[in-house]
Order: sequence, then structure tokens, then C-alpha cells
Amino acid sequence: MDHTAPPSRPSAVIVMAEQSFREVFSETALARLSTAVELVGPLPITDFDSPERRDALAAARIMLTGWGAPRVDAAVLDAAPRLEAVVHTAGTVKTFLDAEAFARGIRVSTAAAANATPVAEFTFAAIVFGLKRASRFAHQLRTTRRHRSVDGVPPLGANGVTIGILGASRVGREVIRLVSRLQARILVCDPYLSTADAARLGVEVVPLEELCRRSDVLTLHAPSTPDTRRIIGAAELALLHDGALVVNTARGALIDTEALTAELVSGRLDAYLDVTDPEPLPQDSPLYALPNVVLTPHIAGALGNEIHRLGDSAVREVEQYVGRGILAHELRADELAYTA
Ligand SMILES: NC(=O)c1ccc[n+]([C@@H]2O[C@H](COP(=O)([O-])OP(=O)(O)OC[C@H]3O[C@@H](n4cnc5c(N)ncnc54)[C@H](O)[C@@H]3O)[C@@H](O)[C@H]2O)c1
Ligand SMILES: O=C(O)[C@H](O)COP(=O)(O)O
Repeated sequence: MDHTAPPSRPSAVIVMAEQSFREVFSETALARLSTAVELVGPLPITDFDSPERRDALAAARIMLTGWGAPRVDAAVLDAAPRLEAVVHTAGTVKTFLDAEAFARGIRVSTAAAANATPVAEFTFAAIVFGLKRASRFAHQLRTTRRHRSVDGVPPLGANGVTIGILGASRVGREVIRLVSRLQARILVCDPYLSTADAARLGVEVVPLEELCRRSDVLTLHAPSTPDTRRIIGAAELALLHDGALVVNTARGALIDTEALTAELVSGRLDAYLDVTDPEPLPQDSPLYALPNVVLTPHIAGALGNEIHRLGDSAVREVEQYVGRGILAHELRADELAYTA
């Protein structure tokens, strides 16, 4: 018997859109992955429609998924009888994976934590930029050449303000960590945040109405769920004081766009919106032209060289799983209902 033969590596398939595959995995990450597992089938698999793809599926113990993955439903799972773990290279799994995978005992892991860092950094920048009224100043300078002068609300500056966070999610917690350096008072509204966790984070937990009433900045970090759809409507916006800043780097569906548009057109509030509903906004939306609004096209998450963080995180997860059966970013079945 050959005692020098390496232990057999588990078979793994990569299931995602071609472009995501190219963006997410660096050459180093792919080399590490090939050491940990035996990659089978086409790289990546974009559908399950050929005998070659179905053979790969039948052999796979691990499935790495990513943006553009086809739906992994009961029929796909039937064709993957050896599957033990789905390791996602992005955040949201509920768009392609349903509870069936959990019901079959398949373990599921997400790279949402790796994507939380760039989103939180972007949010922090938006808060500092927004409180200085940078967009209004820039507009004034561009259109009138008036220096350090702005019509409407006075600049606040970020030090010592009250920041209201909707959702102590992965992103929300990173934002809390970053804004702590502003000597800000931090309020959080989140029905899933335990008292012990709130104490650890050093935040005050408040109901939504109080969050809106007291915040200089309202920043949204909850996932889109039936409970959070349009959670910020006309009534909530009306509770915000004049000049308050609304930041949304979560999902457009959290805000009633019509109500927000009315407030922003009136000039009473400022907003920094990385996500909108619909996305993109219609060509004739008044929001494009407002000095008190910054619109960015859904760029808060990992972009450019940051995208490798996601592949790296997934590869680390696979290595730990193969070596020790550990998934550091495992999702529980019951979390699906209130996670991104
Ligand atoms: N703009 C971007 O490019 C970008 C990138 C990544 C994530 N996102 C979005 O950012 C948001 C946060 O992502 P994440 O991965 O940190 O989310 P997550 O999966 O960690 O969110 C789950 C948490 O949200 C909180 N939550 C759930 N329901 C809530 C409710 N009704 N009210 C308040 N809090 C609630 C709970 O703490 C829960 O644990 C999501 O909307 C996600 O889609 C945006
Ligand atoms: O599109 C986004 O908001 C981010 O890129 C994250 O998306 P995901 O949750 O599907 O990874």
C-alpha cells in the first residue's frame, strides 16, 4: 500500500455566472481551492442542463455558489445525493436556495460578512459627507461659484450627532463600530437584537418611531423581508427633524420612494441613496437633479479589487470545512426569514 498517497479530496462544483467566477476568484484563491477539493465539471457551471453538468452534480460533496447561480431546488438537490455543504461566495442565499436544502441537512455558508466591510466603510463615508452637506455645497459651487456657501439647511458636522441604525445586521454592526469614533450617540432599532448584544455594542435600543424622532442620521441596514418592505414610509419620514440625513445602502424596498421623493423635493431632508426602488430610478425621477441627494448605482458592496475578499472568504471556509468540518459563517434554516 502506498502510504505517501494524499488523502482523497472531496469533489466540488462551482455554480455561478461566468463573470462572477472571473471577478470573485483570484488565481491564488483558485489554486488553494484546487488543493482543498477536486473541482469537477465545467468551471463554472451556469445551468444543470447537460450530462456533463449532471455527472459533476452527482459527484459533488461541496457546491460553491455565487451571483447568477441558477435556482438550487428540490430537483437539483435530488441530482446531488452526496452534497453536504453549499458555500456561497456572496451574501444573499435566499434568491437561489430555499429551505429544502436545510431540510435535507445540507450545511449552508455565506460570504455576507466579507461584503459587510466595504458596505459599512461606504456608509461611514456617506454619513460624514452627508452631515457636512457636501452635496449641497458642491452643487452651489458648480452652479454659482459661490464659495463655502449653501442655501437651506446649515451644515452639521459629524461630531456628537445622533445616528439611528435600522438593523444590527452584519453591515449594521460594522457601521456601529466605525461611527463610534465620531463620539456619536448611537440608537438601534432591531427586533432581533438581544439585550446582551446591545450592551456589548454599546448602543441604545429604541422602537422605530423613537429612532426616527431622535436621529440626525437615519441609516438603513436591515435585509429586505416582508416585515421591512417600506418600513420607512411617509409617517416615519415625517418624524425626522428638518435637515436630517437618510442613508440607504441596504435595499431600496425598505423606503417608500414616493414619500421620500416628496420630502427630498421639498428640501426638508438630505439623502444618500446607493439603492433605490425601483433600481435604477425612472429617467425622469426628480431625485437625479436635487442638490440635497446623492445617488450612487449600487456600488457600496465589494467592487473592483475588493471582490476578491469574497472568493478568499469562501475558499477559507472550504478549507476549514474539508480539514475540520467547520463552517465559520454557517446560516441556520430559521435565519433565512430575517437575513439578507
Ligand atoms: N449596497 C450594497 O452593495 C449592499 C451590499 C451588501 C449588502 N447589502 C444590503 O445590506 C443589508 C444588510 O446586509 P447584511 O448582510 O448585513 O444583512 P444580515 O443578513 O446580517 O441581516 C440580518 C439581520 O438584520 C436584522 N433585521 C432583520 N429583520 C429586521 C427588522 N425587521 N428590523 C430591523 N432589523 C432587522 C437582524 O439583526 C438580522 O440578524 C441588506 O439589505 C443587504 O441586502 C447591500
Ligand atoms: O448587490 C448587492 O447589494 C451586493 O453586491 C450584495 O448582494 P448579495 O447579497 O447578493 O451578495
